[in-house]
Amino acid sequence: MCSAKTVTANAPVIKKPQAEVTREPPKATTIHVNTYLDAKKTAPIISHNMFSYDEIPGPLTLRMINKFWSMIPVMGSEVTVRIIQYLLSGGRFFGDLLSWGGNPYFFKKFFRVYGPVVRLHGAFGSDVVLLSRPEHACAVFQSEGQYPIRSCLESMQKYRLDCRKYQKIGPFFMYGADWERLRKAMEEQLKDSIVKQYETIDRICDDFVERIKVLRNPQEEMPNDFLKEIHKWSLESLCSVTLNKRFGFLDTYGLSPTSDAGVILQGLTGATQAIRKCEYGLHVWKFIETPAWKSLVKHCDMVENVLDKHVADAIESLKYKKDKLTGLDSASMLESLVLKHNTKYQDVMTVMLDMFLIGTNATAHTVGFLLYHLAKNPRCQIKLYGEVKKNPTANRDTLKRMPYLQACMKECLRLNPAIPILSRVLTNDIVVHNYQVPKGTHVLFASHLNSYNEEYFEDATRFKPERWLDNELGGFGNEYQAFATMPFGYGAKSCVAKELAEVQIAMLTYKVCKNFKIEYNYGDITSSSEMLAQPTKPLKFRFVDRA
Ligand code: HEM
Repeated sequence: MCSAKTVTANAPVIKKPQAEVTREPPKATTIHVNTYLDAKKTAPIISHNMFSYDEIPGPLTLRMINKFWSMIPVMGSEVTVRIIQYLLSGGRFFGDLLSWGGNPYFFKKFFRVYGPVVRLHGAFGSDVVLLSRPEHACAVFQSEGQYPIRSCLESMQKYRLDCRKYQKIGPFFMYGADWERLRKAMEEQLKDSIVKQYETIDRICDDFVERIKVLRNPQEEMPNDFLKEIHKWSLESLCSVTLNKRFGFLDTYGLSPTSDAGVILQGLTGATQAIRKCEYGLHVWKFIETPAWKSLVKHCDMVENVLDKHVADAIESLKYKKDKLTGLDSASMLESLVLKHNTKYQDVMTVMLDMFLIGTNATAHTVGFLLYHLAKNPRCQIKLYGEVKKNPTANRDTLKRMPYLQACMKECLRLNPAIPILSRVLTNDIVVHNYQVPKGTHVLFASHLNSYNEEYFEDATRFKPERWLDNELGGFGNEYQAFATMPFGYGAKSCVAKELAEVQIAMLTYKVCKNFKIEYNYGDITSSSEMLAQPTKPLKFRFVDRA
C-alpha cells in the first residue's frame, strides 16, 4: 500500500484512517452478495475478515467539504458523483483544493493513496464508493436485481420533467417496470432496423468516404474539426435507422445551419457542453437560471423541436399507412415502436433523444480513436488491409467473419472506452474487498484503469489487436477477466445498441481502410477524462488514396 509520501509535493497532507494503516489488507477475491430482496436465495454474510462500511478509507479533505455541504440542503451523492467527474475533467475549484486539478489520473491517485476501494463522503450519509478491480465490478453486477439503477444526470431529469413535461427521464436513466418494457421494445426494434437499414448504413459509409475526398487539403490532411465530420456520419446513420429518412448531414456542399440537420448538430453539440457544465460543480441551476442552464434548455429545445416535428409527422402518417404496412415490413424503428409496442409519444421522444445524445457521441468518438490507432500502427493497418482485400464486398455476415477487424474494434474500445466510468446505485447490500457496502450507495467503477494494468493485459498500453485472436477475453483469462474491460457496460442496463454500433463502426472502418492509407503525423492523442470521453487533439489524419 502507498503511504501519504506518494502524493505530489504540493498536495495537501492526507492521512489515512488509523484502521487502514494497521490492519492486513483484505483479500481481493472475497465476494459476498447479500440479496436480501430474495431472502430464500442467500444467507446473511458472516466472515471473520470483514470490515464495516465506515472503515472504507477515503480523503479527509472531502469529509471536510462534506461538512460544508451538509449545511446546504440540496447537496447529495449526485453532487459528489459530479464533483468527481468534474475533478476528472480537470475542474479548477475543487481540483485546486485537492491539488489534483487537471490530472487525468485522478482516480488512479485515489486508489494509490487509499487502496482499491475508496469512500467519498457525501452529505446525509449518501456517499460515493470508487471501485477499481474487476472482481469489484463482478460483485456489483452480480448483485443487480431485475431493475439495475444508474445514477442520473439531474440537469437532464429536471429539463425533461419540468421544461418538457415528458414525465419520463428517458431509457438511460429510467429503471423499474417502465424501463424494462421500453428497453425490450428498443432491443427488438434496433435488431430489426439493422437488418432493414443495412443497405442505407452501407451507403452512408460510402458517402463518408466521398466526404473525406472533398475535405482533404493539398497535403491530403483533414481539417482540425474532422471529429465533427465523424459526428455527422454517426447522426446521418442513426437518423436513417430510426426514422427511415436521410437528413443530408454529409452533404457535399456543407451543412446549412438552418437545415434540420444543421440545427440538430448545433443543438447536440451545445447540449453536450451545457450538460457537462451543469453536472460538474455546484447545482445552483436548481434554484436560479445560470448561463449553463439557459444554454442547456436552449440547445435541448433546438434538438427536440426538430425531432418533435419528424416524430409527429411519422406518427401522423401512420394513420394513413397503417393498412398499407404489410407485416410492419416497411416501418421505421420509430413507427414500429408506436405500432407494435404501443409506445407513447413522450417515450418515443426520450428514446430518440437518449440515442442521439449518448449513441452518436459514443460511436463517433470510437471511430475517431480507431482510425488514430490504425494510423499510429502501420503494421496493424497492413494486416487489416490484407483482410479487407480478401473480402471485396462487405455485408453483415462477412463483417462478422473478419476476425482482425473485430479484434481492432475490441482493442480500440479497451484502450479508449467512450464511457470510461460505469455507475450504479446498489440495489442490494454487497461485500467488496471485505468491506460491507450498503444498498443505496452510489458506486463508480473506473473500468478503464484496468485496461492499462499489466495484471490483466500483457503490454497493456499497446494497441495489439492480436490479443483478442489468441484469447477471446483479450487478457490473462482469469476468473474475472470478463470484467477487466467493459466498453458496453454489463447486464440488463448494458448498451442497448451494441450490435448497431459494432455494425456501423466495422462498416465504416472497412470502407475507409479499403479506400485510403491512414496516416497521422502529430502528437499523441489520448481520451479526455469525462463522462463521454473524446479525443484530446484534432484528428488531423492524412488519407492517401490506395492505388
Ligand atoms: C461504440 C459505441 C457505444 C459505446 C461504447 C456505448 C457504451 C455504452 C455504455 C458503457 C452504456 C452504459 C452501460 C452500463 O451502465 O452498464 C451504454 C448505455 C446505453 N447506450 Fe450505448 N454505447 C455506444 C453506442 C450506442 C448507440 C449507437 C446507441 C443508440 C442508438 C446507444 C444507446 C444507449 C442507451 C439507450 C443506453 C442505456 C441503456 C439502458 O440503460 O437500458 N449506445 N452505452
